[in-house]
Amino acid sequence: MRTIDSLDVKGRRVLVRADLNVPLDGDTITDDGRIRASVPTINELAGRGARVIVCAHLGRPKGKVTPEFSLAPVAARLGELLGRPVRFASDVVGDSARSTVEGLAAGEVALIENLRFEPGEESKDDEARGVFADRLAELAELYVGDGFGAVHRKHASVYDVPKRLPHAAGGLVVAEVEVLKKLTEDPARPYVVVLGGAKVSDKLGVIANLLGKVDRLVIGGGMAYTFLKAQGHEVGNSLLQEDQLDQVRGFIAEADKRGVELVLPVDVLAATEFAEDAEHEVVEATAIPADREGLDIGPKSRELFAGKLADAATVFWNGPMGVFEFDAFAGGTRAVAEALIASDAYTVVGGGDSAAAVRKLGLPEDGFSHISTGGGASLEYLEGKTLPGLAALED
Ligand SMILES: Nc1ncnc2c1ncn2[C@@H]1O[C@H](COP(=O)(O)OP(=O)(O)OP(=O)(O)O)[C@@H](O)[C@H]1O
Ligand SMILES: O=C(O)[C@H](O)COP(=O)(O)O
Repeated sequence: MRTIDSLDVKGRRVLVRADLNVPLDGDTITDDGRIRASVPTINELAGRGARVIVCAHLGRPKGKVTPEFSLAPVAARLGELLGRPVRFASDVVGDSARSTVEGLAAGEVALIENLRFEPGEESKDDEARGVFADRLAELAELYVGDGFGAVHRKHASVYDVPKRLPHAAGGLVVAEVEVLKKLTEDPARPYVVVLGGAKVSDKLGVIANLLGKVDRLVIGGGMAYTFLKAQGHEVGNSLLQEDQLDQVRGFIAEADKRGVELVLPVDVLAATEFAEDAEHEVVEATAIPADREGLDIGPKSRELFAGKLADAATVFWNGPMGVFEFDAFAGGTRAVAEALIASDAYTVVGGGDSAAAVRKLGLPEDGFSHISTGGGASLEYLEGKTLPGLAALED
């Protein structure tokens, strides 16, 4: 991949695709890790006299203008972190974006509104995506791909725009790929992957390929309940991907065949509702009452998971073990993070919320070998897949 060193950016309009998909509480950013990670590339380009146009997505507004997913709060925080003003365009490729870009002087930075307010961004139809990509590309003369967390998405801003403009990979993408490449080439064994979080449907998909690469797969968080159900247990109101139960039964059989150890929670914190102060109790993972939902792994599971990490030589962890945003359900995530910090293994944490959890729990970031900004992106990279956003940058 060409790096930004190879681009002559002085005085030119450079579109930077960043991943600024940060957790929000109302319009308060609860963790700005991904914004911080985007700062070096933007600052370098601005410092070299580029007219920098940053674009990114926030949440999943599905092609509709949704005020709660506006990037306006992110623009303010980005400006503070860059130490330079950020002009915010209130649309993506409309009048506001065009006039904001026209008004940019060399060394100035703009952020356009959430890419996913436009249906073309995520469209599965190549032509529809292409039409939107044309309009986005018209804003700029050069393209820099630096949103590592989104490189697994075949979206207009990630995949189609670099086909239309001279392009290069930003420093964040280069650094992330360098670390993850090591894990795909020759990971020290035992190699353990810990999966949790809430994007169950997306992340179940990566398991088939990971089974051929890892020695042990530890599953917690919202991911665990589809496995428990596939084993024939009731999971109450817990997060469940009903339409993937057969697929999961296949994974369980495949893991067994390949000798991959599959570790599931043995107990969970079962709550009456999805709330900070929900009444809850520890129950066996095989006996979740019908009117309860599992919001964290229980104490026996924490001990079990920590034990399964103790002898690992390489660990990749994506996805919190529970709803860590609520203090009462953060214990499982803390236990796994602490086990990683205590281990001598090469440890990589991936994902916006997983990294945010580490920081929220006050754990030392340097306790891990690497904290990646990519969750799904890192997992798909580790599967050995060609990621659309990286392939487009390599062309
Ligand atoms: N048992 C559970 N039930 C419901 N939600 C859960 C449960 N366990 C974890 N979560 C939620 O999962 C979310 C994070 O999941 P997600 O898959 O987005 O991880 P991530 O690390 O951010 O990865 P990515 O970067 O791909 O988004 C958190 O907001 C957390 O509250
Ligand atoms: O949070 C992430 O993993 C990235 O920002 C991609 O978001 P997405 O899963 O909604 O495409």
